[in-house]
Amino acid sequence: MDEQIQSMAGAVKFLLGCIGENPDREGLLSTPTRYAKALLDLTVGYREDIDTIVNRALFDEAHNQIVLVRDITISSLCEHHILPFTGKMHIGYVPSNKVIGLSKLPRIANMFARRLQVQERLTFQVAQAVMDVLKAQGVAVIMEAGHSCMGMRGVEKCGTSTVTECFLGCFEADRYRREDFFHLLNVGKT
Ligand SMILES: Nc1nc2c(ncn2[C@@H]2O[C@H](COP(=O)(O)OP(=O)(O)OP(=O)(O)O)[C@@H](O)[C@H]2O)c(=O)[nH]1
Ligand SMILES: [Zn+2]
Repeated sequence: MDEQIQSMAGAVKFLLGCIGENPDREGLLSTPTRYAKALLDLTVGYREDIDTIVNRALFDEAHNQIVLVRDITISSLCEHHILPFTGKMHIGYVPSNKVIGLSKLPRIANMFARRLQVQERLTFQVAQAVMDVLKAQGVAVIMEAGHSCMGMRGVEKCGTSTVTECFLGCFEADRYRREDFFHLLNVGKT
């Protein structure tokens, strides 16, 4: 077995003992290894890079209005409790002579989501990365998520959602652009 997974599994086995479980009972025998692999999957974003993800899928286009990919499902882990927060992200941008392959926007979002995060930073990092890659006129990102650390434990408020936004470039400077963005978010939804 991979040395890294083996040492991570050892730590998980220890934690199982801490909660009063018997890590040697049949049902839990493979759990430490499984959890180690799952945690590596959930944090794969540390080992990815934006150039590989974008794969040069940038195309010359004169389009100079908003492009919006809505309802991108996001799962991440909060860095405070290492518990999931899940929801949706909407990524819009105004091109500057280049558009990006549509699938690359959710891929960029995943790269940052697959790290230990706070929702505010995730929202900002995605917006900034899209801006950097595209040199766009502006980027707008909105995220809505439920945090299981607020639902399953602690304050125990299931069903709350947290909304974060990040506006860069023309979206930050121009409220009409922001209004267009909010309008597009609702197109076809009512
Ligand atoms: N701003 C922000 N806070 C978050 C996020 N995810 C979790 N938190 C908060 O991080 C805080 C950590 O607070 P602490 O008081 O150190 O930890 P705690 O005792 O477990 O807090 P409770 O969750 O209130 O029980 C909590 O208020 C969480 O709700 C996030 O994405 N953004
Ligand atoms: Zn948390």
